[in-house]
Amino acid sequence: MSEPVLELTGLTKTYKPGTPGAVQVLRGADLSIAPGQVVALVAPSGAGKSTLLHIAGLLDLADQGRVTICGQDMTGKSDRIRTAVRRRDVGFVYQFHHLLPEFSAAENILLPQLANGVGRSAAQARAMKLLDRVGIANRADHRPAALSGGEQQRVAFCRALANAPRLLLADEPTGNLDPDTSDQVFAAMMELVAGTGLSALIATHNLELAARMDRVLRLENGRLTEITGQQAGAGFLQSD
Ligand SMILES: Nc1ncnc2c1ncn2[C@@H]1O[C@H](COP(=O)(O)OP(=O)(O)OP(=O)(O)O)[C@@H](O)[C@H]1O
Repeated sequence: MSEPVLELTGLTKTYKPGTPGAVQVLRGADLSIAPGQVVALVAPSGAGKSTLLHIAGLLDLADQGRVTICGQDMTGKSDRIRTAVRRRDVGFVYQFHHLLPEFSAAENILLPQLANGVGRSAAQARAMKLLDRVGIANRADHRPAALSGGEQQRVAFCRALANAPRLLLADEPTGNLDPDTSDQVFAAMMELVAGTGLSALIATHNLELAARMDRVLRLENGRLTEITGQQAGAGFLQSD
């Protein structure tokens, strides 16, 4: 079997440890995501989805446990190495697009490539290709304020994939959108991911979208459990 793109082993995380306000969020969370898998992360509000994604994406540190990205154990690695691995291998999308307002859609996708040493014309070509794949090449010159919410999130997905990462982490990427737009943006995202071998971990409260991904993981009481088959169609829909 090919090497997992993301492996989390025994992650624990407590905020404000040793104080009366201590919050024990992760209590031994494990997961393994194979190349090309798109995995949904569902959980009750406040269960720790963002915490888990931040640790998986090397934006935060667990108290204990191991994060392995593309076979590289990140335990004890310097900030410099963590940043380099994050820039090379991981793309992020959040609930709010966080696009740079003074730059066009294409420029927002171009800039991370320039920062990674890609030449301008190759970066421009990739930006246009990505925008085309999500159906908004004709909005390339628009600034974020001149785009709809769904278009802004499509650009955010393109930006996350600008440097062809191995892993996409998304935190409620369609959470701000109405149901129809959410559906369309999800389809656009799947279009971007299809055939690229990219792996994704996508936190969502939208259980219908979750059921359309390859696997569904539920985070509860600080641990992850796999929800499969019939449960994915019915059980977890009822229990959330
Ligand atoms: N920096 C922090 N300091 C203290 N507590 C925190 C901090 N960050 C998060 N928490 C707490 O940890 C818990 C998990 O937070 P997290 O944001 O990871 O949950 P979530 O599942 O993403 O929530 P939601 O679905 O509502 O966005 C919450 O109870 C939250 O209040």
